[in-house]
Amino acid sequence: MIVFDQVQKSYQVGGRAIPALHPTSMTIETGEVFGIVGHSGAGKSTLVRLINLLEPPTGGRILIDDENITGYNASDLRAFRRKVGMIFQHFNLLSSKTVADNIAFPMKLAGIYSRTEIRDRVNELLQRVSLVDQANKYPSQLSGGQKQRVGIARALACRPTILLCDEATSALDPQTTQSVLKLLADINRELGLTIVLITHEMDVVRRVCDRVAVMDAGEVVEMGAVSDVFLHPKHPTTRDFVFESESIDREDMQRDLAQAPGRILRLTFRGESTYTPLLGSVARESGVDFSILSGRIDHIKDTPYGQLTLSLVGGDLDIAMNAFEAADVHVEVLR
Ligand SMILES: Nc1ncnc2c1ncn2[C@@H]1O[C@H](COP(=O)(O)OP(=O)(O)OP(=O)(O)O)[C@@H](O)[C@H]1O
Repeated sequence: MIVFDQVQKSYQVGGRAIPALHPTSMTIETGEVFGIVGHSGAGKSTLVRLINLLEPPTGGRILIDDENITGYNASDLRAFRRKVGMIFQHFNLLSSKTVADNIAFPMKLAGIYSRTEIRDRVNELLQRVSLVDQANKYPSQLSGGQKQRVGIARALACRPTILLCDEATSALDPQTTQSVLKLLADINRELGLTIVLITHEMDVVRRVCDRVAVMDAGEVVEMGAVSDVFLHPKHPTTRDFVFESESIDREDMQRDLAQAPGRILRLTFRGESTYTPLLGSVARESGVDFSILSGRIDHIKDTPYGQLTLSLVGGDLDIAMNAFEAADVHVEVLR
């Protein structure tokens, strides 16, 4: 478990302290995939670099499994850093070393593993990231997705309990992004590793994260289960991220809604209710006529969800709303 207790960070620039993270308290549970989403400069990298003490906090305490890491001396810190792996947007591989040597590098650097241990671990990791055939290639001979797989294998070499991912898929195309996210999800499930993942894309959060913190100007402005934050965003920054990920143009949407007659509702179906054929029966029961203004069906991690925006005229709206709610559908009145 990672606990931030009133942690803050300022950078000294030209003799002045510029705040990058305002006092923040939060808990990341062991074994979860925790997303941190925010625009450029929001403080995401700062927050993540505090977890492995690449940056020391200027205030507050960081506890990992009940130990205050902010009090570590140099030797504690070396041992601690082996427990925290990190992967980067631009992979940060050593260009003069082969894939196998890149993966072995942190184990050699640690100086506590035998040659056999290193060889066996590298082979095991090559298999895990499906790069057995590429072991003797150099980074320049690999695709972006393969480079990130090497990055992941290298980050796992010393058997960390926490994996930090700093925009790990931002340099990859959508298909490669999907395969790297699937690999991270498998690693999380099979190894029980805690993953903290920074991204500026809500879509990445939706696919792999259990919980998410939304950052804006050095503050966590919203935090919770991805399904809650994604389907019912409260803070304007969160709403922007969700609209962006759904490719919704707000002005277009407002124009469309202005032209539609009657009341406008947004229905959110989650889990089993996503597939329930509800609209026809509700229309019959309530006498309400409806037209569909927009709709989508997708997944949050492994859970299906659907969202429908409807314009409703005539009939008894209360009966319709009660019927939706009785079927476990969340109803939001937009107008
Ligand atoms: N080493 C540093 N020295 C001075 N200021 C810094 C330093 N690192 C970050 N900052 C500043 O702190 C703020 C937060 O930066 P940070 O890199 O944490 O944001 P971010 O959300 O990760 O942005 P990005 O997505 O662009 O990486 C920014 O205003 C940035 O300019």
